[in-house]
Amino acid sequence: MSKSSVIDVFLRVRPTKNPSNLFKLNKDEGTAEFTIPKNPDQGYINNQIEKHTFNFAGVFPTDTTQEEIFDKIAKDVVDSAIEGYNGTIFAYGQTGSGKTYSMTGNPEARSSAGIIPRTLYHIYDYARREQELIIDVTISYLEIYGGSGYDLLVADNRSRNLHDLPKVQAMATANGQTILQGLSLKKAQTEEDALNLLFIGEQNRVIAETPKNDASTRSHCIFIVILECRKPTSDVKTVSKLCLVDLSGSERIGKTGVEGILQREATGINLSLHFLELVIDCLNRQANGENIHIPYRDSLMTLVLKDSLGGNCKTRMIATMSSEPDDLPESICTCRFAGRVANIKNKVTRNEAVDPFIIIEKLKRENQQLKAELAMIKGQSIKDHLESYEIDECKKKVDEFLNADDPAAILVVNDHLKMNECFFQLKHMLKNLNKKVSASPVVQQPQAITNNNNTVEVQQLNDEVLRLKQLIIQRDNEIMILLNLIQKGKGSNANQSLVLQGPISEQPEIQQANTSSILQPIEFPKQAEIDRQSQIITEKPGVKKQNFMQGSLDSEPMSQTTKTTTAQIKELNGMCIRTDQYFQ
Ligand SMILES: Nc1ncnc2c1ncn2[C@@H]1O[C@H](COP(=O)(O)OP(=O)(O)OP(=O)(O)O)[C@@H](O)[C@H]1O
Repeated sequence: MSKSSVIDVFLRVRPTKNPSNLFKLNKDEGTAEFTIPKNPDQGYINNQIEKHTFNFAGVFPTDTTQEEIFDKIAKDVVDSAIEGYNGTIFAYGQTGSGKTYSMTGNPEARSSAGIIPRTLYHIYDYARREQELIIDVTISYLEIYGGSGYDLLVADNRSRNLHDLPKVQAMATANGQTILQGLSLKKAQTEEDALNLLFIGEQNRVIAETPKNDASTRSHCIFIVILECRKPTSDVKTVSKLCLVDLSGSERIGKTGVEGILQREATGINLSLHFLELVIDCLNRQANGENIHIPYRDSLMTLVLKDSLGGNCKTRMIATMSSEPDDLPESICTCRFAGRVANIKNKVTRNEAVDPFIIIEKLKRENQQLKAELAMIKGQSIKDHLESYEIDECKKKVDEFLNADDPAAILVVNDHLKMNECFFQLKHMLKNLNKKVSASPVVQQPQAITNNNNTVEVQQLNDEVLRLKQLIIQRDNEIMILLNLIQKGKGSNANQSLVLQGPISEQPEIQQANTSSILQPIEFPKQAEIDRQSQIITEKPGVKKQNFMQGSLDSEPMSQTTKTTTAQIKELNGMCIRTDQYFQ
């Protein structure tokens, strides 16, 4: 059964040297307040708003520890993932506001480790405590840069820049699933394995230096943890997907001061963010009763986050901000975006499935037992030879039988190979005693062994043999059906891929990607138009200046349309080159 869940949004303020006194946090009420003085240049009667208050599920001041952030924001999402619910935590905010610090931090020093390493500690800690639960962990790490996907889990230190990394392509299968072809899925048996994968991914993250920040400011990174959990005795497993997302900086190009190719790339990145905002905008309108198409397929990032936004997922957002006076305009934008995200409703369902592999194993074991049982009844052996210790056992039994004082003593063995061996031993002994052997050591039929001429019992025995034979055929058929079903979900010869959606989307399975004749690449509306627009931006830096504070803060300058990409790009253009005049 699915239940409705809103996206909880939290605000974290990073420490700064010179915090503005125009900004205030109220931890008890979960609010952030910006006080904005009127601009006397625009006259005393104007429509500027002086106080802007934003509500959050929780606000975290500058002295908040990484542990508190994990405990309050992430822990229960991770616990839910162990129970089978998808989860997403994403960080959004201006460059340098603390997104990477919150999501990754420093995994080598426990106290400053962020949400991703703490999630891994928590999962393995849970597995150590709950011996009654088998947890299989699979990890992927995807980087989205300029609208394209890259696999961060290649342990090849020859990768010198982003384009050395394997590309990840979104593909549509014939039955409507979307898969990420080329994205590694790595099993992590231990906490150390998982942290190593994180380490490899971190090393591979793009280091494209910008004047504003020398880290991977301009890419989006999604750390994906797939959890498969089951009790040792159960056929049923839960499968959930945890997406831990570090978005690129949300600020405008004018402020980052990048030029040329970096500016072109930054446009592409903001385009991804723009599509994310569009999706959020549309989801808001849907929540208000509008029947509207949600443009998830317009970018790789929104496609990957489809479940997280409006889908089957428990989602949390951390809005990060700085209270430096210069950063307040961006911080207000961040809070406003957070407000829109908080309106989105997801439907959360437990992803429970019967594991065909476990059932096949169980059926095979059961068949082995049935075959052994049948062989016993028919006086057959499921083996074709005896081990040397079994021959020794037979010799011992024959000795004990011959030397027994009790005249009623019998020779008891439970399969025909052993029976043959005993006869062979007896014959050997008789020969040694130079006595004539009159009877040949033939295989005894059950009736002979049991020495039972009772026809009713023979009939019962035959019925039992028939029943066991039928059971074995039935189990074999079941195994074949399951194997066929599994086979249908597989292609013949391709890489592993992550299934994102489609009929079994909510249970992310590790699948073999299919051949190109069945898979169709998903094209996003982008590159040519990004190029054209970035050209406009580069050539005419002042083409569409806009003071983002004009009009009411509460009136959204966001796009209200999803009709054409060109229209979206025009809006993006406006978004990228807004001026930063407010607090001057
Ligand atoms: N809450 C915090 N406490 C201590 N240091 C912080 C905090 N938040 C951020 N920092 C520091 O500020 C710097 C910038 O932070 P970070 O790299 O996390 O920003 P970002 O938002 O991820 O930027 P980008 O968009 O470039 O990825 C880092 O040196 C980080 O250690």
